[in-house]
Amino acid sequence: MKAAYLVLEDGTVFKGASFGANGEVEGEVVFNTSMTGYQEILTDPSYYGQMVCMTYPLIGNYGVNEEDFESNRPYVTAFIVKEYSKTYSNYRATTSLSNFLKKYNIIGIEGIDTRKLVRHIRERGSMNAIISTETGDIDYLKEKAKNIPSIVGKDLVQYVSTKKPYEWTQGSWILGKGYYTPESFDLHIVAIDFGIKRNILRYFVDNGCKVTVVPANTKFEDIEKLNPDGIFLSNGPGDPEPISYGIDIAKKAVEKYPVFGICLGNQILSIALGGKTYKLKFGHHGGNQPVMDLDTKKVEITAQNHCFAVDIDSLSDIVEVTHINLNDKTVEGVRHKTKPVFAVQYHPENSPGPHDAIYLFKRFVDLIKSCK
Ligand SMILES: NC(=O)CC[C@H](N)C(=O)O
Repeated sequence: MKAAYLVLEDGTVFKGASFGANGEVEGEVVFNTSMTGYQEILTDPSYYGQMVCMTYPLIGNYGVNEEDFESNRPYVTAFIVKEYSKTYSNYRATTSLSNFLKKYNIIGIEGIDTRKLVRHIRERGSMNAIISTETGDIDYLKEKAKNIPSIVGKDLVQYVSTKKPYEWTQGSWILGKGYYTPESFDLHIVAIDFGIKRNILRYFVDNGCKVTVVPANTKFEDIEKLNPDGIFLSNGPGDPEPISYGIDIAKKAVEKYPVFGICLGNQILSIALGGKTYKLKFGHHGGNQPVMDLDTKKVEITAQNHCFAVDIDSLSDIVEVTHINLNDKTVEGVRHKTKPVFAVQYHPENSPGPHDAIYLFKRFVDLIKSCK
């Protein structure tokens, strides 16, 4: 295996070995605390432009299968682990993680002291880094790492959103049966694709909705022509504030349709309703984030993946906070006080993570039906 170097923008150096593609890449390092679900994490388009470090120490032991894709390919810039499992075993696995990363030209490095890396980021905040399997010239890598531009203010949605509209009718995968497909659909959702995860689409289908997924820069008139019963604002990568075309859709959508948003969709909706967002120190990425529903005071353990958050003080009188993160008191959900419009910062579709919050898909369906 080839030697690989990870150099942070502050000059910290980690040495490991390559187990994926070789090359040199730049990106922001974030860490994910999920113990399983690396395939879903790798293929989540919200990670576009980021290098993901897994805190769980052994990765790759169940290989990669054909069913757990959250999109058509991996989107992370690079994958960082403590130990890569050279053998894999699972009845669904069709290939190894190493071959999967090589196929899509994604750099994977192992042998990194991930505890040290994660503590460093927790203390100093997420930072940019360079990974190279091509050179051991540390001074050159340090110089390059210092000059990587920040993701703040960049439109990353344009690189992951679908180019053409498409229909989605596949429900959840069920052991022994495969994917569920209902015989008919009650409702039609138009999903604005900022980088949508497939499990969101599957849960809409499970709840009787046919989904039309449209590019993030679709004109609102063209969305109306599709005659939706409700509009969904998806998750996606990067900073929400530069996504002016998405914010514009959200502003118009709330005037006319029931609206539901997840993660970047929550941020875009909050901005459309007059709020602001900011970048968190190191974000929330994992499957164990405690969130309180402020109506019921019930706590959900949630899957999360975000670096930005809605500024609670920026929210106008027409919006109320519905959910709060119990670790750091950040906004986890909002709703419009008078319209059928709500969103959450966390991922009720899990994938990977706990299923505590899947009821939100039914809540949206019930809300649409109650408006008819
Ligand atoms: N999963 C997401 O939708 C991420 C939202 C946004 N890109 C953030 O980092 O906060």
